[in-house]
Amino acid sequence: MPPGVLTDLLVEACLHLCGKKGMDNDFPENPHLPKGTVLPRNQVAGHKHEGRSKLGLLQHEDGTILKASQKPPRGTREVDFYKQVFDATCTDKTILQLRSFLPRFFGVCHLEEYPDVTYLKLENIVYPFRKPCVVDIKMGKRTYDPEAGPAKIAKEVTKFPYVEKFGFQFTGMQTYDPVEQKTKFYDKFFCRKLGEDELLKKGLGAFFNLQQCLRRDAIQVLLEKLREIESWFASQTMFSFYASSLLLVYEGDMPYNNYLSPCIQCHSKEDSGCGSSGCGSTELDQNEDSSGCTCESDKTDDISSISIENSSSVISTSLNDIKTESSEDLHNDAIADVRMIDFTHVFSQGEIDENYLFGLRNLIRNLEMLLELPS
Ligand SMILES: O=P(O)(O)O[C@@H]1[C@@H](OP(=O)(O)O)[C@H](OP(=O)(O)O)[C@H](O)[C@H](OP(=O)(O)O)[C@H]1OP(=O)(O)O
Ligand SMILES: Nc1ncnc2c1ncn2[C@@H]1O[C@H](COP(=O)(O)OP(=O)(O)O)[C@@H](O)[C@H]1O
Repeated sequence: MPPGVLTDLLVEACLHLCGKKGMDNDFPENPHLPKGTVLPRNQVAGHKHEGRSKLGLLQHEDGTILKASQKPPRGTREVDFYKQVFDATCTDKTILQLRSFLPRFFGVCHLEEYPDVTYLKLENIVYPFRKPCVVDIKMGKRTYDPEAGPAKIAKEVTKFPYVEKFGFQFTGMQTYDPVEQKTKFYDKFFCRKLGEDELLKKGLGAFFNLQQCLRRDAIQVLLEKLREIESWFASQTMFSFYASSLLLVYEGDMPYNNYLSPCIQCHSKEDSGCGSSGCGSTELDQNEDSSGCTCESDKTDDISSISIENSSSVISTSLNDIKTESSEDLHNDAIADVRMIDFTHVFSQGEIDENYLFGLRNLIRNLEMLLELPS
């Protein structure tokens, strides 16, 4: 197949998968961003795009996420990892299963404005959700890799003192309050300050709307998916993941009679045990900000401004996956999703990744504990 055809197919696939139709009318213009991109609406952590000197994540007008590859060796490690996992010639069961836990990978690309920068083109996990509640949870007791020097180790260790005990840490989140109809943002500074006894109620609890009406439905869906990931980790010895995250998303905007109604009842009862106000924390209120939603970009139909490297094996896999899916399916009744992201520190150590597994099991235990709280 000639490379040009492959490129068209890939773009077509991305548009199909990401429901470009639905995005055409609200794709805002911003002369400061690369053509055909906006700032992702729901990025809760990580490197944010601030221009040439600080590259981060962008959202392409076809809906996919473009992640700027960081400087080597971190960036190259992540690109190589995605290429390995999404290699269509791969028949390894461990890798095939892992693929389903990751955002789909559509190859790497370059933007006209930054031709020397490699971008990973990824499925946007948050896209199917109308009012996404999103949390980035960095996994592992130890978030520095085997090649880290003393300065990096010190930096990581002081960042979140309880990580050794919990095996996971929040790095940023946003929640949607269905009563106030507002999205609330919690930045990394808030997350790092969560004490040992606050993690369950102020961290996970705030995320799952414990104060008003615990989102048991979302927790149950996520638990199921997390147990699948756990069982993969329990047997695989191929990869060790340091400083990698789980991105948990659930729909904050549920149909009135399904979710909002009981929440409002609960909200108005002082003795309901659910609390009479929202998060009730000034700190949280201070974190409210609309910047995550201010997405501007050049409006353009010229998707040729993005050049996709020819990586046929990656593409054919994606196309196969897409065949069964229509863009309508993407804005369906998805309740929740979780994917593994951020692979800048993946190593092959030939052993069970106890570091990650410990955190994952503890996260699962904490979610189960949330479900056990009286409603
Ligand atoms: O790039 P920076 O300066 O924002 O630092 C990154 C950290 O941001 P911070 O400033 O601590 O909030 C960043 O921390 P968070 O993930 O935001 O907690 C990471 O530690 C990142 O290291 P790595 O990519 O995981 O190896 C850090 O990258 P390095 O300092 O290791 O390059
Ligand atoms: N595939 C994706 N879909 C949707 N959002 C994503 C995706 N990948 C990353 N993000 C958003 O970007 C943030 C940072 O991503 P990450 O890969 O950890 O970048 P970094 O290497 O800069 O830390 C995540 O917390 C999440 O909000």
